[in-house]
Amino acid sequence: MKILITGGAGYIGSHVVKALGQLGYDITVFDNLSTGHREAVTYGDLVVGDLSDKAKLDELFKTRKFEAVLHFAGSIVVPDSVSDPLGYYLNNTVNSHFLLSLCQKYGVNQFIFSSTAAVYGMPGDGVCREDSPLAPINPYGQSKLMTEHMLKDLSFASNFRYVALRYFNVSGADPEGRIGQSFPKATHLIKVASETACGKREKMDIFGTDYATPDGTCVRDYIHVTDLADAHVKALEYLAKGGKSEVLNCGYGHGFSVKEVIARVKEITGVSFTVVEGPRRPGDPASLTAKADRIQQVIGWKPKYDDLNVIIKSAYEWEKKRPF
Ligand SMILES: NC(=O)c1ccc[n+]([C@@H]2O[C@H](COP(=O)([O-])OP(=O)(O)OC[C@H]3O[C@@H](n4cnc5c(N)ncnc54)[C@H](O)[C@@H]3O)[C@@H](O)[C@H]2O)c1
Ligand SMILES: O=c1ccn([C@@H]2O[C@H](COP(=O)(O)OP(=O)(O)O[C@H]3O[C@H](CO)[C@@H](O)[C@H](O)[C@H]3O)[C@@H](O)[C@H]2O)c(=O)[nH]1
Repeated sequence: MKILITGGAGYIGSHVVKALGQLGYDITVFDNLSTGHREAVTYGDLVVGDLSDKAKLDELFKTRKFEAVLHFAGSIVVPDSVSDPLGYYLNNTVNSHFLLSLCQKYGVNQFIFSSTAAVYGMPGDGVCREDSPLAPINPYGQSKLMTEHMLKDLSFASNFRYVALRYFNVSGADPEGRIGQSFPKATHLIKVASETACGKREKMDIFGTDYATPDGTCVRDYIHVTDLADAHVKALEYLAKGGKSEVLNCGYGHGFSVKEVIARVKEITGVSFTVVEGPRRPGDPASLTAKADRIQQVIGWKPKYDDLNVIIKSAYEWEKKRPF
């Protein structure tokens, strides 16, 4: 099967490229390398280009005759979206619109989209079901939700089918150690804590200790990137078999607070680094955990790494030897 993977040189995309490459898919990665890395693309062809380059992308669709698209490319940092909302709408919404118009033009009817738990905003009890109200509290979540709307409307108007996967907090690294998270100026909690444990940072901050959560710090549902990659394999197989359009949460269904995660990183690494309790970060909801059973029922996904220790160990091992 010939597939296009946008953002395949990035953290999550590269893990999916590896999983699909091992299964023999014919992969083209399209990535501008703004946060991705050439070395992270372990299978297929890498075409370096920007999603806004309409001529280049059109030519790629014309010549390569894709049967499915997996769309990871985008801007991902919640606080940056608060300071640069238009940049986020441009990269996440406008560029997705153009990609979808090419799918329509060239009859590519199977699409997998990287959506996010941020579309839920601030759910009352912190638990997000796929049919919970959608009320993002930051431009990042809003920009992704707008793409979900386009997908739904396009599927109503044609034979286009999609799976939108709403990822919770993706973390960890390939257990074989070939790839991992290499985001420049990382903001993700487990990544930042791993960097601090490795001595790459002098200290780290806790953003907010006055949330309405058991210990006052934010709670998130951390999912291992290799499990998430497998969810994409299953979603692609599901669409190939004729499955109807779906929106599915990707999480384990239980959360950890910022303080719990940091304590676990210290315990696992044996490094007692400095942690500074500071003010809240803009755009952060108090608590986000997935209602996580639907994805297992619909596409038959079974998580293998639902263990915070395993997630942290793999992130730390990657950080220690990180080649790129
Ligand atoms: N990391 C998470 O916890 C998380 C959670 C929910 C959703 N997501 C979504 O998953 C997707 C992948 O995230 P990630 O963590 O791998 O981030 P990442 O930054 O590592 O990957 C994004 C990739 O897209 C590329 N890219 C960005 N804009 C582009 C453009 N205009 N044209 C071509 N390439 C472009 C980057 O170079 C990078 O390789 C994103 O859409 C993100 O919103 C991530
Ligand atoms: O140095 C740090 C980094 C993070 N945090 C806190 O840790 C929690 C998790 O933050 P982070 O790892 O940055 O993830 P989120 O902001 O929850 O966002 C991630 O998870 C979302 C889904 O839940 C995705 O949509 C986003 O793309 C992805 O960046 C938040 O409360 C942060 O305030 C700290 O206290 N200190």
